[in-house]
Amino acid sequence: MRTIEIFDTTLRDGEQSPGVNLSSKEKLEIALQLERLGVNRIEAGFAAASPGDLQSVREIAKRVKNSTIVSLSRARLLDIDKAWEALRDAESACLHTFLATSPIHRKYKLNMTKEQVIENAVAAVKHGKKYFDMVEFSCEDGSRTEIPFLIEVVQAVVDAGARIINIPDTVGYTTPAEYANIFTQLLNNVRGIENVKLSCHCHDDLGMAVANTLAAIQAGVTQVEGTINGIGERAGNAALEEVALALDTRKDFYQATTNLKLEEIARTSKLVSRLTGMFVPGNKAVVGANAFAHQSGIHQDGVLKEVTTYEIIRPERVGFKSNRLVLGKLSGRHAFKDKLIELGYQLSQEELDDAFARFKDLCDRKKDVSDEDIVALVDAKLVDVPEAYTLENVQLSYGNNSIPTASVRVRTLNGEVLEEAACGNGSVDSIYKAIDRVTNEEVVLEDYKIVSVTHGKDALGEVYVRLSQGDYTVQGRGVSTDVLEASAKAYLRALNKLVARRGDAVEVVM
Ligand SMILES: CC(=O)SCCNC(=O)CCNC(=O)[C@H](O)C(C)(C)COP(=O)(O)OP(=O)(O)OC[C@H]1O[C@@H](n2cnc3c(N)ncnc32)[C@H](O)[C@@H]1OP(=O)(O)O
Ligand SMILES: CC(C)C(=O)C(=O)O
Repeated sequence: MRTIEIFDTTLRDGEQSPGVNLSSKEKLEIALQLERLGVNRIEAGFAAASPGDLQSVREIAKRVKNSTIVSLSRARLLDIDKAWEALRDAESACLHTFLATSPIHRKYKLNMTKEQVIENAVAAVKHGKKYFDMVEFSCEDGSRTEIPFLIEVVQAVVDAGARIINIPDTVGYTTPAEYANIFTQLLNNVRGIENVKLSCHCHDDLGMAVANTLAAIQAGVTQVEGTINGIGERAGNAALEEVALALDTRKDFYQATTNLKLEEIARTSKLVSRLTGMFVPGNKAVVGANAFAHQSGIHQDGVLKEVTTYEIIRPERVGFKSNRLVLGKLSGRHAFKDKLIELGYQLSQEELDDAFARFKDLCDRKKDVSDEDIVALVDAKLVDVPEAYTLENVQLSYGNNSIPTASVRVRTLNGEVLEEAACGNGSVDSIYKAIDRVTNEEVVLEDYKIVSVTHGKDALGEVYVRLSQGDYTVQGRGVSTDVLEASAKAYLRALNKLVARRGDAVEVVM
């Protein structure tokens, strides 16, 4: 089994994502997490880009001990001097210098002949070797470079002392077979190539960054460059978590592994997403919110019977707590029953069939069916809660410069009408305080959720509350076009359940 080394460039190529601008503190936080993840090399930035970049590379180099810290630099002596200035205190440092080799870049961008490209590349590597033991040279746009010329350049920089040779697919243009062939050609034609690490660096313009990376591994590279969540210039880079999981899941095929602590992947992905502001799409492989969620009945049934029917990666493997069965209109009885058991119900077949029919009906009307919906749906049938208190009226006085005051009138089971008023920190708080007074109950509001059932300005507001009192926890739901009325109804509904549960006022009919 080969071990593939991981070169993370989230802080350099990842920061080249339009709109991303990380502070030094944020970069350090990500670098420390990358170290925990176990990446071999962290490209911390481009020291010559700005004094701020130099400073943050220097800071990371001082703090990170278990990963090699890398700075990118053009094939220019002054850039390389800056990289050394940033990295001189690192426990382990590497210079990454690059020069484009393709005909398009030579002609239009660099205005250099082939000879000048080789001359500058060699000069950069030799200058870098004065400071660094480890120098990586990248043939920018290598995948669009004539292969014989690529061999010439690589031979020259290997002879000059480069220890890592990277052939980037800078514009995400290559295909897996074509990219693999480049490495095969280098392995067959460059003298001394066996003494250097061969590296790949893929962009995702055609959606093939991970496939190309895996093809390069098959062809013999020993280092993979990429970013967390696949962020990076334009369409981004190869997503390292995807590469690592492909190797881990298909060890049988690739016969290669990494030293990453895979269970740190979820945490790293969330951190990078939060600090860069680049949200991870739900359907993103390995780290998307839906990567371990099952929505349809046939899949849910399969997963409940044997998880490997539809899951090739266990969520725990990458640091997620568990998979999710998402209940909705495509779910079947098996998943519904499983959810009811999780919520503490044990229904007869007849009750289950009845609840399932009502659940399907609800799914047709409501996009997201929550656990609270299911509890309400089942309770409505199973628990006939007597109305110890019925809401007769709720009135609120509210002004942006005054304390909200609510008055509440309720009718008890024996027909008595009670009324109380209270002030609160907000409208809902004042209503709940007035209800506490009028019912003489002391409860803790554990949860309050408000959702709109329908759309538009006249949408129905739905409020869920969870109350506790000693050992009892109850939920209540209230619906109205007015969210304050829905809030009052939900609270009273929960209180009625509490009274029924305690059994002190009325008999509970189950
Ligand atoms: C494929 C990649 O992702 S490469 C990395 C890309 N990342 C970045 O560019 C981020 C950091 N860059 C920067 O801050 C700036 O571009 C700097 C500081 C490096 C340079 O800024 P400036 O001196 O103003 O030059 P500018 O960026 O406009 O142009 C690039 C110059 O470098 C040259 N150049 C480009 N790549 C290289 C290279 N690898 N080696 C030597 N020269 C290069 C260009 O030909 C151009 O030269 P010219 O001014 O003689 O025409
Ligand atoms: C500097 C190199 C490695 C690069 O980022 C690219 O070619 O995409």
